[in-house]
Amino acid sequence: MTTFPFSAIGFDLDGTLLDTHQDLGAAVNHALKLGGLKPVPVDSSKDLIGGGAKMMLSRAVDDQGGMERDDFHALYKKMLSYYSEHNAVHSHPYPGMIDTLDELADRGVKIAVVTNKFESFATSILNQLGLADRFVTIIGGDTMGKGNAKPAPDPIYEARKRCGGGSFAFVGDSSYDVNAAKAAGVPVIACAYGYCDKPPHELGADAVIQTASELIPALEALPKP
Ligand SMILES: O=C(O)COP(=O)(O)O
Ligand SMILES: [Mg+2]
Repeated sequence: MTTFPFSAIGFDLDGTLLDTHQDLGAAVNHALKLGGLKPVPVDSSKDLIGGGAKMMLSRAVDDQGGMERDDFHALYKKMLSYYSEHNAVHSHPYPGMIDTLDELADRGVKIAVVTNKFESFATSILNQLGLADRFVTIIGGDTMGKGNAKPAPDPIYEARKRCGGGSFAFVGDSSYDVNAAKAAGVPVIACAYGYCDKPPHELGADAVIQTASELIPALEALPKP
């Protein structure tokens, strides 16, 4: 019997568990180049991430004046195809994250991924990094059907259900995460080290952490569920 206040924790992927921006940025730049557009500086690709792959590319294309719908769709397909082959080249867990996941496992806490990436990409990356087996489930932006990605609460409800119910908290880096968790009625921790689309303290999370090693104390300090 665990004394930990939560029986399961849901994790966002990009900007929370893993630093994926270099691989995502390379995929966007591959598509932009094919479309005759300028590349995005790798660091700025962090500002495009959060709402899934299509939004990431459309933000980059719109910044350069936009393009016809069919042309955009063709580039989007090419970006996905590139990313499917190059999604774990530079991507890696944030410092302290593996130790944190180990400690949660030692305490008997179940963990799940809830990302706006396609489920297949998330599973592929986590498999390549040898991490997939740690998670009870990996829920992607497409898992719950159209219109049911974060900030909708459905993927969080589903993650909690697949973890066997019980007390659940969520960890993420963007307003998609915080709003989904709030809509699902679960406490949420924001990661200031991620790709926050607002200043971290303005996301509306119950707590903000600066590094992954602060996560467990932050979860323990939340009001009792
Ligand atoms: O791929 C994205 O844009 C977002 O992915 P995330 O939900 O894991 O942050
Ligand atoms: Mg994220």
